[in-house]
Amino acid sequence: MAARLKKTVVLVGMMGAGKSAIGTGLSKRLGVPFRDSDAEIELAADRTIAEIFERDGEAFFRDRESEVISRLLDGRPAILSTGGGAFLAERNRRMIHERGVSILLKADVELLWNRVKHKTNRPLLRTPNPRATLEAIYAERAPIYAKADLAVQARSEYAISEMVEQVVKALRSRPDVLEDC
Ligand SMILES: Nc1ncnc2c1ncn2[C@@H]1O[C@H](COP(=O)(O)OP(=O)(O)OP(=O)(O)O)[C@@H](O)[C@H]1O
Ligand SMILES: O=C(O)C1=C[C@@H](O)[C@@H](O)[C@H](O)C1
Ligand SMILES: [Mg+2]
Repeated sequence: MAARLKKTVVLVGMMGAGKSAIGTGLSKRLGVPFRDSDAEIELAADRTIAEIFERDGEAFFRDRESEVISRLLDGRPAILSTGGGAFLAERNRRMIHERGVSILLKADVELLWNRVKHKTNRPLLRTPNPRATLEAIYAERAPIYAKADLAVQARSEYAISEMVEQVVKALRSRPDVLEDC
């Protein structure tokens, strides 16, 4: 069924939860633009996130992240995939809640680890025991992610297209966000 998006949908959750992958599919499904805060930061800085963390530090990255999210929330309704740490800052949570709607992609540590273990582009996991680091970050962040307006559970057996449909279903529970037409 056709639907009209009235507010920007902000995907939040751990690295590897599928924010970028599901966000891309969701934007096609709803016929709205897709934005990714990590990608926008890299574009503006002309450097990778790993390079930004290395040269300028995490605090600098977090400031750029807030600026980018604010700018993207000003635009027409879209799908905005955020970096895994974006929802931790109160300032970001506030502007997302006021100007858009947040949806958490929940996934257990096993699934996340299977998705991120072969990649080296996540600076926070460049530690001697990245699996233990992922578990620690997960435990620390879970109560904060739980503040999202909506949530959908990711499972290894769900394809990206199935996850997209789950998200659409969750958004339909909010007529102020997604209107049938
Ligand atoms: N439902 C799914 N089925 C199969 N593969 C998936 C699914 N969701 C995500 N993936 C794959 O898992 C990997 C991690 O997903 P993705 O990059 O979208 O995570 P992310 O939440 O954006 O992470 P980050 O916070 O680090 O940007 C990608 O290779 C993606 O294609
Ligand atoms: O979980 C995090 O804090 C991060 C996740 C990535 O999306 C990037 O935003 C960066 O690597 C930090
Ligand atoms: Mg991503």
